[in-house]
Amino acid sequence: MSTRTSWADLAANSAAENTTAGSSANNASVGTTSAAPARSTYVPPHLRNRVPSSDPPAPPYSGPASSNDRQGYGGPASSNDRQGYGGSRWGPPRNDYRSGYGGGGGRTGGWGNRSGGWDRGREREVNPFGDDDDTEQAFSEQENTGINFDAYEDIPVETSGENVPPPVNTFAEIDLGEALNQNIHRCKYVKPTPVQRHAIPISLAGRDLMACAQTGSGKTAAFCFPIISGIMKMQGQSAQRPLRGARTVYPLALILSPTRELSMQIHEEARKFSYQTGVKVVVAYGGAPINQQLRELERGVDILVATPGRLVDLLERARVSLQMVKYLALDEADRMLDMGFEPQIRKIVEQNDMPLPGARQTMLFSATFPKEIQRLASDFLFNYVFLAVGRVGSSTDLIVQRVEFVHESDKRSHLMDLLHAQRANGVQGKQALTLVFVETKKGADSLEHWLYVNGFPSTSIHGDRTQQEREQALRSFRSGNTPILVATDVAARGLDIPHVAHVVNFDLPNDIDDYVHRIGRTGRAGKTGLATAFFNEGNASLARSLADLMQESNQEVPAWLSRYAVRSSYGGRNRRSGGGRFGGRDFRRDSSFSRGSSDYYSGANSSGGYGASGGYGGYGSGMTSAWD
Ligand SMILES: Nc1ncnc2c1ncn2[C@@H]1O[C@H](COP(=O)(O)OP(=O)(O)OP(=O)(O)O)[C@@H](O)[C@H]1O
Repeated sequence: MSTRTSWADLAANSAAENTTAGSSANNASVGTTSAAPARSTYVPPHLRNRVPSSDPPAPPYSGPASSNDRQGYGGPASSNDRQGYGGSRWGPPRNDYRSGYGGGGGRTGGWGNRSGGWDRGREREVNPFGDDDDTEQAFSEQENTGINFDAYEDIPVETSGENVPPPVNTFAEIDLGEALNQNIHRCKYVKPTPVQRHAIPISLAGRDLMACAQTGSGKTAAFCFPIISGIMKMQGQSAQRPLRGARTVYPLALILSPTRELSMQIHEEARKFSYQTGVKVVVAYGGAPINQQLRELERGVDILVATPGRLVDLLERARVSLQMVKYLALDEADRMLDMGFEPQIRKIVEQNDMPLPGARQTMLFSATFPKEIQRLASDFLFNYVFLAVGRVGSSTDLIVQRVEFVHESDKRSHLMDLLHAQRANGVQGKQALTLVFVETKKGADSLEHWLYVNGFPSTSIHGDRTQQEREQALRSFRSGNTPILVATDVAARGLDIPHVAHVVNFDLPNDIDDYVHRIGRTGRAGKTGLATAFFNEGNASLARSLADLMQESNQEVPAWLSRYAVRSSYGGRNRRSGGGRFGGRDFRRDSSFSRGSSDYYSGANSSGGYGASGGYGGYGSGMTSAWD
């Protein structure tokens, strides 16, 4: 985006560009797994071509409530019209408020309760896209039809490692298997995004991978496709899963992510990608009743998506064994290996029965990868390829970043001004979805309340809310019923909410990587977005890294911020050395890294203009471990 207009215009443009809300947003909603009727007994992949099981059918599934009761956009925003938006704790009770986890949906179809082998069950698998009766129609309602691939044309890519498999240009060039190809088609993924072009062949070749690619660029599919395809290929093989205890399950793949909501989202995505492939995906995360997750696991699992805390619990109860894991993926890997999560990850990966690096395939993905974390992460990897997919070419940056100097005491009225102007520019009377990040849980509650009493329908998500409230808040935001979401960093990473037009950093984070992830909630999958940050003296330590990041992305850096940046450059630890890189570079190529083999990693390839230096120099503090 080359011309700068007012932020309100930008938000309105972005909203207009993103406006296909309604049913598609609803379809993509987090945590709305539809209830399914009783399923036939799970048959693991290696037994699926054998005689049908004669075990009794599993008990009926009582999953979360169906999404049928969701409301669309609640109508024009007006202070008198709060009820239309609902979702706020401060307003009257919503009529779509879920009654908990036990609510059954009205969906028909599913795995069926007829006896028979896997394939018969598979034919009756619940369609994760919606209406079982009209699969193509349901698939066609998804997003992704308008991805702007031109935005990715000049993206700089760098790989390093031994014998890096070459990238592909189309999905057709890769042998992912017929069923998976069909799902890719149904998802309307016409061609692979840059990270997919590179990462999928690397993973299909059996290589470990550390991949760094910008927010919203399709990393989820980049690790899901090779895993699903690999498990599909294993289905014909005869390897037996061991019988440790009748109730222990043996997933073939483990995908870990730092937050419950992100795990749910990955689960939803993976279910779509594995529809009718025979690959079973299960999710386990904290804050939700474990018994239901145990029941789901007992029905069988090929891919387990989990948050670390809940997985440790399951391992300690001996309900999950990692002995058969062939694929380990860490999404938001730098977050997973920072000081908050690292002990849990080591426990899971190193102190249980998971196969060692080399015997399993490990994939680490994030938009940011500080060098210190890369060093730690290398413990988990074997002869890996490092892949850095830089941010979208400088002249086509998708997220317009603005930084405004706002004193602490003026923040609320400033936010109000932004929201009023945005409302005035709203598309078809609808307020663009706005995500407001604050530092503390208390701050989130109080800002949400203040917004509400001032006529702005809002909700919030943070660690002090119950899981049910968190999920409801996300649903309400995603659907547009509550177009403002006040959030702590619990919503900073990974969440893919299609119509977020504006991210406001009401409180800036202490760490520049957190800023990168936060603003990445907008401007996804080739769409444009706007990010506004309120900066004041309290954020001086971030000035340098923020100015560097904005400059790298061809954003206007205000003169006053540059002055702060100069002042804070001396001795600040939260800065990026070198500049010029979005995702970072392979730490193995630094002279300080030595493993006695100077040319081992010399096979680096780069395209699109990466220089020889750069990367994130500092790993800032400010990491918390409140997520599970
Ligand atoms: N090949 C493709 N064609 C079209 N859309 C795609 C393609 N791959 C992914 N997408 C869409 O792009 C959006 C962003 O993908 P995803 O959530 O995987 O991004 P991400 O890189 O993991 O982001 P983050 O760093 O924020 O976690 C999703 O809505 C996804 O469906």
